[in-house]
Amino acid sequence: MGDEDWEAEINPHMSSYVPIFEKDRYSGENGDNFNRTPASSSEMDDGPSRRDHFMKSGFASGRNFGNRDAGECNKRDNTSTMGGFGVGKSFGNRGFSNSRFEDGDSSGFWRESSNDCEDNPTRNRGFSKRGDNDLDPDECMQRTGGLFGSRRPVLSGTGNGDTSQSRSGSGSERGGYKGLNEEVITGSGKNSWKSEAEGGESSDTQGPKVTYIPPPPPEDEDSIFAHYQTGINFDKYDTILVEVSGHDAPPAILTFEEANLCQTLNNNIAKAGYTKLTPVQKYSIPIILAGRDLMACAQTGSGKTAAFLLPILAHMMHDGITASRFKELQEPECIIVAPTRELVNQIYLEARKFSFGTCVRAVVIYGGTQLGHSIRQIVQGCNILCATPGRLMDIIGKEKIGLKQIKYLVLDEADRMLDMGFGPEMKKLISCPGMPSKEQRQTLMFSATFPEEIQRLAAEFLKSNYLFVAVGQVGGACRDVQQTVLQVGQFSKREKLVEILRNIGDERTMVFVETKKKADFIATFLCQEKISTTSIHGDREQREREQALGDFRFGKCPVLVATSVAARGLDIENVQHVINFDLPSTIDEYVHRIGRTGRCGNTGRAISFFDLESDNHLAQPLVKVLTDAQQDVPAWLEEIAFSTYIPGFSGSTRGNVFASVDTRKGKSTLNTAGFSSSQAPNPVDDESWD
Ligand SMILES: Nc1ncnc2c1ncn2[C@@H]1O[C@H](COP(=O)(O)OP(=O)(O)OP(=O)(O)O)[C@@H](O)[C@H]1O
Repeated sequence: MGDEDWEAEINPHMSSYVPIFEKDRYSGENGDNFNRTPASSSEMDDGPSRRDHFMKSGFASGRNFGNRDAGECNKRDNTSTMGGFGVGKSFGNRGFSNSRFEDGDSSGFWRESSNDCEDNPTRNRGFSKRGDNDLDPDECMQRTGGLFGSRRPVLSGTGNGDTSQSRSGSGSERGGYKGLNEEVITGSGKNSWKSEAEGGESSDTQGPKVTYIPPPPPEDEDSIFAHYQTGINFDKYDTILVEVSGHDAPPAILTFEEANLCQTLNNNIAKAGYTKLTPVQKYSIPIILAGRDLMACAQTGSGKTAAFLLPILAHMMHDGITASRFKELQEPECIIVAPTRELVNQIYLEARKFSFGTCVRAVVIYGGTQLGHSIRQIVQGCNILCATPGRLMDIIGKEKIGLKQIKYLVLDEADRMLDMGFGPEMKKLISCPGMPSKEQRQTLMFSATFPEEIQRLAAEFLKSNYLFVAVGQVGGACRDVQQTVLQVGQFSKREKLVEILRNIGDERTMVFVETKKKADFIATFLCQEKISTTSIHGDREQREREQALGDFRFGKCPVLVATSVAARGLDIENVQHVINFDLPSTIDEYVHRIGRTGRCGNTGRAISFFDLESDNHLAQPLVKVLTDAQQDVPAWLEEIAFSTYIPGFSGSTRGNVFASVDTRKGKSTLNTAGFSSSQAPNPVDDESWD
């Protein structure tokens, strides 16, 4: 196996992922049982009924791409409760169908949590806690070295030791690293992209060949330009303060006309329903048009994708780009990298929309799909390549992509990519043979959060005179999201969740949990409660992930239980509620998660369960985020915030928790986790990304 096994997510362990609910583990000492029927082989069989379901659910027709009027299908179908759920191998077809969670099973379930993390001292110190709970052997391996220097072992010295170490051990044996988000890395990362790529996708992979070919998105113009309406608060964006730092920043533009884009682009903008620029677009578009490098930070759902796509396309059009044709080696002008498959797909759809009617061809490639399919997409022509880091490096290694013509490199959710350990891959990318130096290309980084430390490191990718645009409070939550924090202990969470979901009715809701297993568990539980639910997380096959997203997007399952894999970037119409069943380990992640609602001027609600046993470290940054977003802060939370000692947190709870400035200004501020940068744990160290 090559040093990096980007496809290992779908190795035998992963592709046949079945939530393992060993009776022993889930039988509480107090006698609570967690009865489950072991999955029989027939249950696991991807039989005709399942395939039928795919077809019926519109998956095969590609409906899961693009937007549709939510009103069409935003009905919770209680009669087919298991409908969207049973399709996933992880659920109904794999051992869950006959199982029933008995009364009192919660302690059985939660016992797992406590075994895995509650004793974890790091958690109480406020360090990143994720991963302790979701200890897939693969996840317990560390990516070593890398851009950010040494990483603490995920589990060393934490928790009760037993579980972690044994699992960690098995991870070592397999030499795999899994987690973070979606891509899988093995070995130490030394030039690994190359050897993996040379080794091929499956030739040196022990698992089955990845055969999944995502359905093509609909080609008709209506689907390409389908969009949802901006919300009542869209105009309020104008009042958001914007800070640009760096030298000689070009002035902001106020209208699309001022951008002087070509007619085709203007037509596409109009067809997309854009009439007014959002603040990040007002500032970023002229900066990018002027050829400057940019690090931009703007609130979730405020149009960052168009902020980089439009000026890049404008440049391409202006430069008279030639239509790319079939060639074994394609040399795109632009590469856009993002951390998750779903996000990269979404960016691709936006690129396809804005390049409609031009000769610019956008292509998307991501892990969990057949490598041959990615190659076939590329060789047909490629000007803009949207890719996840792993698949990108594979394709480069296979010499299907040459980098000589790259003029634009975009890192979306850049902080996350670096923070989650893709720094080495990004470094390899920029030092790949043929890749123009940073002086010769334009590099753009976007995110809603940019902790100081990451800012500093990210700057290695940019020219020294890059501009930094901060729209509103960097790392701040979108004010259009009404945030509520409830004190809910582990044992009461499920009951509370059901109560809230019943009150919510048919409104589209994302429920975030901390671990993959819990995502399966909660989704199953909700289905049994007759709340039509699906789930998305990194142990689900890509096909299932896309199915889940489609079922959620089109209202078949109005509840989506997700790990942080869905926290960033996903732009789904009409998500009215986000529920943090488990709070994430960092406040950044919280901001991204709740940003799945309240997008583009629409309003949304976020409810978070705050567990006094495990979430106290978030109290301070949470108070800060709530205050900045002009939300009510519960007195109890403020009290915890004041009384909780966090090393390095010297200010009041209303102090400067965020790196709210361009780090080149030299201010030493606290990062978004509420730690001083030097003390801040890298969330990757401890977390299981999804
Ligand atoms: N100027 C505009 N007018 C109308 N709609 C817009 C405009 N700009 C963006 N949108 C729409 O707003 C939605 C959110 O945009 P986008 O996904 O780019 O946000 P984002 O800032 O990248 O969010 P996140 O931080 O969550 O990734 C999309 O549906 C997009 O099409």
